[in-house]
Amino acid sequence: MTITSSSSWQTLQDHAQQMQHSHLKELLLDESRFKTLSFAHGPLLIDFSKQRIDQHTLKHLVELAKTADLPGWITRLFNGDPINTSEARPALHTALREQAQTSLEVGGHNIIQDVQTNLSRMEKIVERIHSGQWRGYAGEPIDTIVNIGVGGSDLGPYMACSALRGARVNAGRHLKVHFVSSMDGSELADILGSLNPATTLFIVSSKSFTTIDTLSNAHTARKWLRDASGVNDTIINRCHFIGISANPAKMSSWGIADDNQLEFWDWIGGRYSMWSAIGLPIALRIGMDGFREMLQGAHSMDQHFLSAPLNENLPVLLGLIGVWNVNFLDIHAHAILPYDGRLIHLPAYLEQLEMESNGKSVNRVGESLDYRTCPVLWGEVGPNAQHAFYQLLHQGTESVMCDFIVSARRYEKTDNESLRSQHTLTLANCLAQSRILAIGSAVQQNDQPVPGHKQYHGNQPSTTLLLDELTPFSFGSLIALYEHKVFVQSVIWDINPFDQWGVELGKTMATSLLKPLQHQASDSEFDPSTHGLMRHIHQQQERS
Ligand SMILES: O=P(O)(O)OC[C@H]1O[C@](O)(CO)[C@@H](O)[C@@H]1O
Repeated sequence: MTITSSSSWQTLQDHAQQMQHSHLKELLLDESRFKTLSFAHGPLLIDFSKQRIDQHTLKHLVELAKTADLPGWITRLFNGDPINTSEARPALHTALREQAQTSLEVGGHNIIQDVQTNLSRMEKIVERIHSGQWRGYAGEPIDTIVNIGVGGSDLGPYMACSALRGARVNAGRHLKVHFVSSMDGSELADILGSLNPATTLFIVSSKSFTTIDTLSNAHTARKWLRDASGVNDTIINRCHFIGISANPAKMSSWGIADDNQLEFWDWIGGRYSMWSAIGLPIALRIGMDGFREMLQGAHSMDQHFLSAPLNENLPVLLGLIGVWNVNFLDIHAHAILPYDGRLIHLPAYLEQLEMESNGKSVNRVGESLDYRTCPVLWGEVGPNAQHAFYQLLHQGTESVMCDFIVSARRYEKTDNESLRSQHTLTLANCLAQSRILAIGSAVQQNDQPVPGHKQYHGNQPSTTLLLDELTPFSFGSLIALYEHKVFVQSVIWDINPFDQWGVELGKTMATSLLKPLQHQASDSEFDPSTHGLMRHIHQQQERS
């Protein structure tokens, strides 16, 4: 039986028929709405009262979750069952933030021990770099880190380093941390000229250690170091390259010294890996204590997800309300709107987390689905987006669900009143925008009809995620919340969120185009568009 033929799906469809006619401006007349539709855990409060739901919606959604056996799937996730069926392995990012004294057997082996051993190795590396003991080829301490990675080996640490840049806890010497991801070498080309080769350490992060984007950047970096230093590869590899991967053999054959290798495991998905050694740049930026606080925040959300009743469970509710919007209210666009410049990279991170996990149209056994899955997700720092795409949110033709993310407290510890008032201004904008999106504007003013171009139709649903304060702990909780939300949705949609076969064909196709682009093979087998574009490229290159 598919989920759409279940009675709980049918009930929700009937219920949606009624809810389609109610406008948020009417729903929000109910004074008790915030009380009944907002939920908290630790430093995070989530307000669902601006969603187009009522108590019945939640009740029916929880029934749907039970129909899909969500509690059973949550248990299987945490137990390490091989729920990533297309790759026959578990998805155990939760083990990365588990308490040290617990144990979890996978294949007869306690993986919590491995996780702790690796954390200790990571800590030693962090200490050596922070204390200035890690020295470059000329004997000078390292002062600059360049993380080379892409996708899950880039987006998480990149986002976290920005989000937590003010949260240094026993973080030793201040290090400059750069991120390089783009295959075309753009970032490297920008920074190499300003880097000191003697004091720069490259971290090559790649779960597979076969990703061409990362390897080509790493190759360019090593060549630059070789040319600039004049020293041999053994010294360069030992003093200037750390590798992080689930494929130690590939790290070794690339030249990463054994002592400079940090490992993680195939049971950690790339986009779920910032809690592993992939998070090394985070620890270097904010200190190992801060990194551990981030893990604790995520662990706290894990425990909540594991034990809270479904109807009070934050990731469950966030996921189910997303399903409600997509499948019952027909909303297929989702904007992520942090009202905090430190969270500038959160939208890009969530784009991968959500769309690479749930952007699928077959179920766990490969059959086509007859319902919609992951919406198109994008975002931007909210106040900046107000001056860009909010026009569409307020007056366009698309229904869009929005997540507003903001902290109640900021700049408390500074005596800079001006910055504090900027925070108040930001909060005012955040609350104003979600209010207008929900309620819209009056159609009459002073007994006169408001012209169409000045009207706001409202009824755009949003969720506000309010952190007490942005700290490593609350940030860890927030990201784990989204991870579990994605899992909840995958369970309802009956898809495997832990593989990403849809990215593979592009890699092989690009490889097959390399030779024709270099005039080393014929391009006749390609379609007329590819053929025509290639010809034009050749003509332009011949002119230069
Ligand atoms: O860490 P790796 O193996 O270099 O992969 C980078 C990214 O590439 C992908 O495999 C997609 O191509 C992502 O899932 C992953 O996060």
